[in-house]
Amino acid sequence: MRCRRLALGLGFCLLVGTVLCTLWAYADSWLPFSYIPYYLPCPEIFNMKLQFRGEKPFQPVARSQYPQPKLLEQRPTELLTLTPWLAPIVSEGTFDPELLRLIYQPLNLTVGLTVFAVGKYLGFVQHFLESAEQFFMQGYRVSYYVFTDAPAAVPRVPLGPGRVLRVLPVQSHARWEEVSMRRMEAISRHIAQRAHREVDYLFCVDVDMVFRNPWGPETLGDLVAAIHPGYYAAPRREFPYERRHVSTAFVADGEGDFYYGGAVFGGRVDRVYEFARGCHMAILADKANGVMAAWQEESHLNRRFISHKPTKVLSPEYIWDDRKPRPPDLKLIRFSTLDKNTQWLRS
Ligand SMILES: CC(=O)N[C@H]1[C@@H](OP(=O)(O)OP(=O)(O)OC[C@H]2O[C@@H](n3ccc(=O)[nH]c3=O)[C@H](O)[C@@H]2O)O[C@H](CO)[C@H](O)[C@@H]1O
Ligand SMILES: [Mn+2]
Repeated sequence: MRCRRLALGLGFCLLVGTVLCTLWAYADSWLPFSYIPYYLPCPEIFNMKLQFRGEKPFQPVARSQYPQPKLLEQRPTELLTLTPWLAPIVSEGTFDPELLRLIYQPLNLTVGLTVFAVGKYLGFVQHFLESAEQFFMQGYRVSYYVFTDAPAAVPRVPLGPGRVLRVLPVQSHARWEEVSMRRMEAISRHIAQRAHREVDYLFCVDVDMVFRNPWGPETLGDLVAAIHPGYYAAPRREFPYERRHVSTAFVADGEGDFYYGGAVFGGRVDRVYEFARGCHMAILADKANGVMAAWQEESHLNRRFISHKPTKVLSPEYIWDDRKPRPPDLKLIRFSTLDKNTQWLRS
């Protein structure tokens, strides 16, 4: 009798267990998103949960004709094309734009572009947007996010089909360094609150720049950095990393890959969120210690890219500086800093 009861009990437990497991597996596969938990005692942003949109299925390339890739052919560019951690370094000649178009256009992607235009920097917006309309992700859906302290003054530039402009109010700060550094906070907050639902990829760039040549799907990657035009030929001991131990952006001699520009970074929206949030946390830690890194958020960005390597690196074609002549190694300039009156802007 006891044996029978035990067997019945065991059988019942097994049945309930199987039903629960099946229910769990069913619910898991039907949940539309997953959550990343955060346990940090920081401002609200650290408790925000990010909803991930499901991965888009990869579509095979439609019937297409393009040159055969040749293992033994001469190098298409004198620049390095692959990092030691096997991330491609993108420059003219390393990719076939037509082939990339065939691969990426059917994916129906939306690409976001954030810029900050606080105070006098509002004056750059018109030229920036007009050039982006001409060259940035042509043929794709684009969301421009302009963060400004004067929303009503943002010029309404005519936009192509599938392209939208969203103006987001931000606070102004007396010091330009503060405006520049606060970008990491505003970007991560904006992704968590809104952008993760609106875009697949997001690039975050300076506004005092213009597009001069096409910037297309060759730039899309999980986490994307751009090599600073001032240091692409310099040995790493000369990189202007933060060298004081007291800062969380500290980089030791002998560390570092490339010196990346703070004016361009991006990637898949969830990866950009993680990245910007990490930089913001490091900036907050420095603030608590009364420290400002040598090149503000650029120092933190560089520190983080050493431990969180970019999966794609853009050559200085994508972050040039009008104050420098184009060197013969660079075949074209796609995005460049204007020759601006820095003293007046920051006064
Ligand atoms: C050549 C050089 O010196 N580069 C440094 C300088 O870049 P930049 O001289 O390019 O910095 P910047 O003056 O363009 O400021 C960065 C961006 O912040 C925004 N902004 C800044 C101030 C302001 O009052 N309003 C406003 O909207 C705007 O989008 C601007 O493009 O400073 C950065 C600090 O973050 C980095 O350290 C760069 O390495
Ligand atoms: Mn700039």
